[in-house]
Amino acid sequence: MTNYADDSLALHTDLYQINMTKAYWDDDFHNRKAVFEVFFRKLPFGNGYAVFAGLERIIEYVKKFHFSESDIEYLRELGYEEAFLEYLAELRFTGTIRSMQEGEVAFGNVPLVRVEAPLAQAQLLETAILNIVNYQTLIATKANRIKQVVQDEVVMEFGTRRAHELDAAIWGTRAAYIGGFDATSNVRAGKLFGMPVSGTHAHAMVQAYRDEYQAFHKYAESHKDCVFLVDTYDTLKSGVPTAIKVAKELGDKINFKGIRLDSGDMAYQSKIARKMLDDAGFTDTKIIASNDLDEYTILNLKAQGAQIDVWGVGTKLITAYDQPALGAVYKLVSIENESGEMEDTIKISSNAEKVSTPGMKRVYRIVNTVNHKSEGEYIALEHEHPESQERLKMFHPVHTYISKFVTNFEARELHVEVFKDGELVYDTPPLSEMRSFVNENLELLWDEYKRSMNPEEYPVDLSEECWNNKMDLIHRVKAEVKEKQSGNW
Ligand SMILES: Nc1ncnc2c1ncn2[C@@H]1O[C@H](COP(=O)(O)OP(=O)(O)OP(=O)(O)O)[C@@H](O)[C@H]1O
Ligand SMILES: O=P(O)(O)OC[C@H]1O[C@H](OP(=O)(O)OP(=O)(O)O)[C@H](O)[C@@H]1O
Ligand SMILES: O=C(O)c1cccnc1
Repeated sequence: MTNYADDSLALHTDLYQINMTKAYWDDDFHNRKAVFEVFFRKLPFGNGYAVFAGLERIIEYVKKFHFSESDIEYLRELGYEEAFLEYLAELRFTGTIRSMQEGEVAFGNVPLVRVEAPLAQAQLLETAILNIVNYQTLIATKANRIKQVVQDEVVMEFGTRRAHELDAAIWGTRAAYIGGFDATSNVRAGKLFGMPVSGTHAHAMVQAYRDEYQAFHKYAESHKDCVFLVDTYDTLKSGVPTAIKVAKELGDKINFKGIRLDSGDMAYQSKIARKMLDDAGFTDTKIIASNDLDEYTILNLKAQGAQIDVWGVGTKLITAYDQPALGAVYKLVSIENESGEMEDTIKISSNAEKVSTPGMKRVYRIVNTVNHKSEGEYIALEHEHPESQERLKMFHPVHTYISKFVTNFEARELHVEVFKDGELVYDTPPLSEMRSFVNENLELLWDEYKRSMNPEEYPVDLSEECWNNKMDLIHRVKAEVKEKQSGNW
């Protein structure tokens, strides 16, 4: 690998974005105002909601967005012409970005982020924004599923060694913390994000001393707070009795916090180990479990009455093991025409759910002011004011006969302004606030939407004007295609 002192993330994009930008630039089309929206269609893991994460990294990326000298040099090697390279070298983000805040609950077909910028800029940002949102939202959602099962017990993130490389470990563990995890084993994440760090010790230490007694003793001599990993040789015959022996010998010199189980039948072992610890007088000690855990094994272990107080989860969280991609997309919804007016755009598909929703939109959560529960999300065109309506019609955008009228409601806008004409206007809140924000948002949802298995589908509705706009555009595009087919074009 070649190291560049001025490496930037501007080239962290697909070649086709640069090629499209070149074509726009050649045609003097690159500065037309364009609006793109980021959304996913289907919720991951069969969950009833997702937890949005990734904004902090998007902000860093957009703030620093520029092609460095070595980026330009590389593009020169690829054969792009000088005048275009000069244009790229000067390029900075000058647009406006509205986004959900991290920790917001999100649903299919709801815009998560909206980018409004000169076409070339908005196009060049696509790949990195999707890269960030797709991963971080997926991990925050998986983490929240696990936390829903763990509830008030502690769950630690142990996945760095199994993550898809260094960046995924760092940003994944941050996303897990937003989703509800309590601590990380990744020390750099602790330093960078102020997250609590925590950990025990590995089998290597027992193997290195060859014997558990020696290893636990040495560990305890240098760490007052200690948790002993008890499964290297034989959990119940050797590991737990040795941990108890060392703890008794060292007495007040240490804080014997507990033991960690990492293999075998953890329901059975935890029950016996709990009794052994209690009988020895260590009733405050905790039993920590790790080994390929996820929400399903944790739920199952709890159902078996496992005496586990703290859960360590790595691989299955950080790799989003059961669903490796969220599938979020970035779609053009509106573009400036030759006369300087905005014209809405659509992507048609034979699958009704895949037809994009045109127009610059705003996203609201309609909260019933009587029971304080959400009636659903309401997507309206930019100029609409649902909050000023007495009676709001909400209907399913695909099965339009499913509709309801809401009267006592508050329309909470879900996006905040992050960049305004290129200036950052948003202060990223502390991670602790993002974690509480998830819970505040979940409070608004009926339990039927929150269960981890076969949840009810949460309503994501379009305003009548937004829906009519979509239908008009579908008819217009279809008529144009037909006209072209019949040779009148
Ligand atoms: N009582 C239990 N009920 C359901 N699942 C359990 C129970 N105890 C452990 N598990 C899970 O079963 C799986 C056991 O995996 P596996 O058989 O590979 O582990 P092991 O052989 O005990 O340990 P090692 O990691 O050393 O191979 C793990 O995912 C673990 O979390
Ligand atoms: O199973 P996960 O959910 O990914 O949790 C992390 C795993 O990483 C460690 O094992 P590893 O075999 O890497 O090392 P060890 O010898 O320290 O157990 C730890 O003991 C856990 O089993
Ligand atoms: O601290 C631990 O126990 C730990 C850390 C990383 C991976 N597995 C376990």
